Amino acid sequence: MIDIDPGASCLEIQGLSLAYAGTPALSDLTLRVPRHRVTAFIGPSGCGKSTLLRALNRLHDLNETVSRRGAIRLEGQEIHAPEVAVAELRRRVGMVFQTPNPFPMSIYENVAFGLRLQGGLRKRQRDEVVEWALRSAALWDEVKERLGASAWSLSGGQQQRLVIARTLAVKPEVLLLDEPASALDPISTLKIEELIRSLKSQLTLVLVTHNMQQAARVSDYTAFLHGGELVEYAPTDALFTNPRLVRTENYITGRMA
Ligand SMILES: Nc1ncnc2c1ncn2[C@@H]1O[C@H](COP(=O)(O)OP(=O)(O)OP(=O)(O)O)[C@@H](O)[C@H]1O
Repeated sequence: MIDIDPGASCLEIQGLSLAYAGTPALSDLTLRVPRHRVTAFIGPSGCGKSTLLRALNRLHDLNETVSRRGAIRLEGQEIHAPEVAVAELRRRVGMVFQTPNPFPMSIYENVAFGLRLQGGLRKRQRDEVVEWALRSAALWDEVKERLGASAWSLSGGQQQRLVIARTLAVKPEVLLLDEPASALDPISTLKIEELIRSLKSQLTLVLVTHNMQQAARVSDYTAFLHGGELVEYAPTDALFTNPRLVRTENYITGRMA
């Protein structure tokens, strides 16, 4: 198991256990997520990947059946501390889901949405951030002539990049991606993968994926989960070419569903 230098880690998960209505989904997980890198969570269906990802921006808060133990620290601060406002946490830790979910409004307004909520920007400044976010999401050239068109007029892959632009516009430090390309065609998937790689100069990315090739292509570190446990966590090259544990090897070679 690798030990990421605490000074280089953005998120630190320590002894995290989580249960739904008393049924354990995560058991005593400890890992550090390095800053400005892509970390992938892989593992068979039901192993707890999404549960872990969602815990990182407190998406379980509204589920009263969820019980949790352990710590999650963002840049050293416990995210459940009373002084942490959940809306601000979610601005700092953005999330993109499997199915693109643009709001029923124009392309421009989707990206400006969070900025308007925050307030304080003049139109020209807002226009600049919208352009910057769309460029960062590799979508600007495709939409710059039709910013007023409905977001729903975009293809599925474009919609997913729009959702990423919307998330980037409020300048998060971490971007959580839950199977962001699984509903997309191969070309759109490739674009999302290129985008993920390009974004790590700006922020820290955490990716849940079923697709091991995708994890191998885009991530720097990979965590293999099984049955709610963290089995192995290593630099991606090492995990895929030289797994230390038989359970990891069985999974990556397809001998474990
Ligand atoms: N809202 C929920 N209520 C009750 N149990 C849940 C809930 N969400 C997930 N679980 C259970 O927790 C366990 C982990 O699920 P989770 O969705 O985190 O796994 P996963 O690895 O992301 O799976 P998949 O790859 O199929 O999405 C599973 O047994 C699942 O049935």
